[in-house]
Formats: sequence, structure tokens, C-alpha cells
Amino acid sequence: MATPNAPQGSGQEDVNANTTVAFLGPLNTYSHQATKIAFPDPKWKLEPTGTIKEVFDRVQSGHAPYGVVPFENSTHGTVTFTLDNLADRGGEYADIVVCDEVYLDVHHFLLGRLPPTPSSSSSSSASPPPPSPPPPHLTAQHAVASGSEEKRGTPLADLSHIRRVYSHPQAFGQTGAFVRRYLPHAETVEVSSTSRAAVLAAEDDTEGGMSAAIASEWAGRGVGLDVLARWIEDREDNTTRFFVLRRRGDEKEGGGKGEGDGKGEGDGDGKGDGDAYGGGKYKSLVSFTVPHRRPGALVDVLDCFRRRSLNLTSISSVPSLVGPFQYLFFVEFEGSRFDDPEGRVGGVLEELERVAEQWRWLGSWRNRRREGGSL
Ligand SMILES: O=C(O)C(=O)C[C@]1(C(=O)O)C=C[C@@H](O)C=C1
Repeated sequence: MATPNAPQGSGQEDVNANTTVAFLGPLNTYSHQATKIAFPDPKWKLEPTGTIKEVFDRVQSGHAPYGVVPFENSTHGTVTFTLDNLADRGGEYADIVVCDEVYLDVHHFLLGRLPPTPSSSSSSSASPPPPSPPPPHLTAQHAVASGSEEKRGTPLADLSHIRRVYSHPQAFGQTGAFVRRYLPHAETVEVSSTSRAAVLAAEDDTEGGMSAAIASEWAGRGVGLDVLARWIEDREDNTTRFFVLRRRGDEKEGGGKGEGDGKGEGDGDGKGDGDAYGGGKYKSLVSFTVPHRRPGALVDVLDCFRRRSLNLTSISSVPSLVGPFQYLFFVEFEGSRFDDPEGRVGGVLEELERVAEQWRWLGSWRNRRREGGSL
């Protein structure tokens, strides 16, 4: 497979543009970790952005041939920022497709400053954490990354000095039980990423450090915050799935990330090794709208997949913005446009042209979760 072309046209192209991978920054976000998994080779220039939308912008403009965005979390569901951009209701991202996926185990930390000691402040009466036992889903024993065996989800210090907690909305959605139990007195403030949250907490120079962040251990280390609690996610199996984006144009390659990505895999090489469908070797994503007032219009679309025995792995929807309470649907299914020995995927796409109002193929890529059996 060839590495995608450098952007054309301006004559002022960034010399690094053909090796740039955009991700939601700043450094040490979960998106950064996922990007390092997908692009381990040092040849890739990993470039942080301020928002998920900027990742789409950089891939669409050709500034970055690839981008990595969170798509869904096993606890909190779809990442709406990503779905909104994939929906592309403004027609800005016509060339963007998904070409790979990454699953990342997500373990959140509460990061801040340890409470003032009794000698340094009269307000620190050092009341211990509430005596009643924590809820069952926060009590499982874990050897945490550092090697210690503190209980997951249990404060390591008194948290009464924390007045404000910063994090990304997805991370708040994954740690609700901890926040409700141990930080009911604190204001929660949503920010653009968990690493940004750590930066803001570190910048709080009020006496005793009244701000904390929910972020990864690495984000906290990067800005010198103390660990106030480890593994505070509601569920032990908390996992986020990320999409790797690229520009449309090398479709015949069938996704993958081009030569020299350090993996040497020929995704979608058309050789048909194994069952490309039922075995779940690949997944594909389409978006579509249906005539809003026609009974059975959505069923007609889904029936295209059923009749070809193409297994659906997710369905999502966002407002289409055509009219109030009308929707644009996303369907993800097992199969690839590029390894389609029986023409089933091709057949579905042809039929979508007839039964959907508007539709778009958004990519085919290798299924990275075949062994997990979680689909
Ligand atoms: O804020 C970050 O660190 C991100 O990379 C974003 C994000 C998300 O949007 O889902 C990524 C993984 C976690 O689920 C929480 C936050």
C-alpha cells in the first residue's frame, strides 16, 4: 500500500504534512494514547489539536493525512462531538472516511493537590472519607499501574478542600458514581479534554489547591499534580473506541494506514483470507436519512442488510437538522467494501442508493476486537 499523497495545490505544503497525525490534545489525553497505539512508528508526527472538530479540519484540508478521534465509550456511549462531525450536515467533510479503529482501556484518576496539613491551615480539619462502605462497583481490588494495591475508586486523601473539578464531559459520564459520592460539594466544570483539565487544575494557585481534574495518570504527571484517587471509573471494563480518519482517495487500498506504519499489515488486500463477513474480519460504516413520513422507511434500509446476512454492530442517530425531530442514522456492520468476495457489501451500497433518501459510505476497516467477543 502506498502512503497517501501529500496535500496538493498551494505550493506551501507543510513538509511534515504527509506524516502528520492529528489528535485531540494537549499531550497525554486518552486520544494521544490511542494515537500512539495506532501510529507507533517514530516517523509519524503526532499533532495535538484543541478540539475534535479541528482533527476533522486537518484531515479534510490535507494538512494531516490521518486523524484519531474517540467514537464511543463502553460506559457512557457515543462521543457526540465525533458523531456530529461524521454527520457532516454542513458539507465540510466530504472526503473523510474511517480507515481503522483502536480500543483503549480507560482508567481515570482524580488529580489535584494533597490537602493542607493541620499545621499549615486551620481549615483542614482533615475529616476522613465517609465511613460507610463504597458501592460494590467501586470496591474491587486492583493492582494499579504503579504496582500498589490500593482499592480502586477510593480517595487517598481528604477531599473536602476540593471546590472545583475539571474534566471532559465523557470522563464525567464515566466517573459519575465517584463524583456523586465523594465530591458532592464540588462544582464540576466541563472542558475540551482531560489533559486540558489537568492543566487548569495545576494552574489553580489558591492556597491548598481547591481545583482537581479527572484525567489519566500521565496527564497528572505531566503537570505535577498529586494523585488523590486512582481508577475512579464506574466500571472496571471501561473502554473507549477510537476511529482513525483519513481522506477518501485511496479506497482500493481498503483502509489501513499505508506503508511504514510499523505494522506491515495489508488490510483489505482483497485476497479474501478467511470469512470476510460473519467472522467479523472487517467493519464498515454508512450514514443515511430516510423519508421522514413514510412508514417503514427505516426498516426498508435495515432489511437490505438482513437479506444479505450482514451483521449490524451499532446503530446511532443524530438530528438531521432538515426539520425538528428528524434524524440522520449511522449503521455499522461486519463486512468490507474491499474484501467482498460475494458482493454482499457492494449489493447493500447499491440498494441504499434506491431506498435511502441520502446516504454516505464512511469507510471499511479491520475489526480490532474480533477475539474479545464483545460485539
Ligand atoms: O479528553 C480526553 O483525554 C480525550 O481524549 C477525549 C475522550 C472522549 O471524548 O471520549 C477520550 C477518551 C475518554 O473516553 C474520555 C475522553
